[in-house]
Amino acid sequence: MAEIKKIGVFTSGGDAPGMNAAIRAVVRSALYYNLQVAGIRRGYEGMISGDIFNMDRKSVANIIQRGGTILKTARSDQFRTPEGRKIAYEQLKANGIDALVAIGGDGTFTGARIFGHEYDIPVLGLPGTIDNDLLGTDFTIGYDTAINTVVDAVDKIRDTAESHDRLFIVEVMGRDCGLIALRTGIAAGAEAILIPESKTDLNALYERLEKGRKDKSSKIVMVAESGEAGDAFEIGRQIKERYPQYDTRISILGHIQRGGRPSCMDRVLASRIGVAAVEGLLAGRRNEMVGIISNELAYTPFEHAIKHNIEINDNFLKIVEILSL
Ligand SMILES: Nc1ncnc2c1ncn2[C@@H]1O[C@H](COP(=O)(O)OP(=O)(O)O)[C@@H](O)[C@H]1O
Ligand SMILES: O=P(O)(O)OC[C@H]1O[C@](O)(COP(=O)(O)O)[C@@H](O)[C@@H]1O
Ligand SMILES: [Mg+2]
Repeated sequence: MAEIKKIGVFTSGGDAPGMNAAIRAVVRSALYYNLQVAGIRRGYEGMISGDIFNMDRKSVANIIQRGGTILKTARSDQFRTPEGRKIAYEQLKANGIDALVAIGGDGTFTGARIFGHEYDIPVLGLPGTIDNDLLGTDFTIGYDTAINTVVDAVDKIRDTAESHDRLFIVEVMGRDCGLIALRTGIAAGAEAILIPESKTDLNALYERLEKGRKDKSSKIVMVAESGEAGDAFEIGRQIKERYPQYDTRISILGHIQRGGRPSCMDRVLASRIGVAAVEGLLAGRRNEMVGIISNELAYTPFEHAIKHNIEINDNFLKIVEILSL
């Protein structure tokens, strides 16, 4: 195995609060171990176009508290092709990069895995996505900040819902994954939560609404995007049709969930696994995602990390039922 002299770092896919803390951790720990480090802008797009620059300790000063990503991010169709990946590899070689740290989600690691098999370049991944849809880590970078943003927003919605005696359908993000909806629904005291992992039974939702205390002045139904019963507008339409007496409103929280200052938990997670990524590369690891499971560092092969059967704790849904009396 060739000695690593220069690490390339990039962010890819949807941005997530805490990505900057992760970039900082990778850059500073690479320098600590006397390695050179280069930033690659806009993920795989920048790898292909050669948008690559050398970073020093000052390049990452004053960013740990900032949302978004100073390296910018993108979704690259060209990287999905063998031709695009060949150009990417040539650009890395031209810039003297002999190892990579990829900060992103399941898509980014799917690409990294293919790339790592096609070319002799070690790649480690840091889970950066608000969705928390990766195996091999209890939490992804950005999830904690995002769920706190959601809870803050739903608390505000609750104020106006209470004042007007309204029912709100609140839609949160999480492509094919209900983990944002599940936790925030509990934290915000939702009457019901609809997530893609459990069969959406609108009849059960109606029963819950009917059985619920009649003198409740506000009701919140949390809906994860991409559920089988349709989006919040479709569910809202059906509820309005069935319960014309409810004053129903729909709120799609959208991209505010991706922004803002990262929480302390996200900064610490990003810092810990950022250092572990550099140390892992130096120890000869490759094609793995670095995460934390039960407070211990864990390296998980990409193919396992990106598996889409994230287990939902059924007990969480039961808790919502019990507590929504
Ligand atoms: N099958 C694949 N082959 C090669 N590259 C891929 C593949 N799937 C995803 N990628 C790359 O990873 C990028 C980010 O993936 P995406 O799913 O958008 O975000 P995330 O990494 O946050 O899940 C894609 O734009 C693409 O460039
Ligand atoms: O930014 P876009 O293109 O609107 O994408 C929205 C999607 O990105 C996310 O915010 C984050 O997903 P990824 O981290 O996988 O990119 C999803 O929750 C959402 O479905
Ligand atoms: Mg993803």
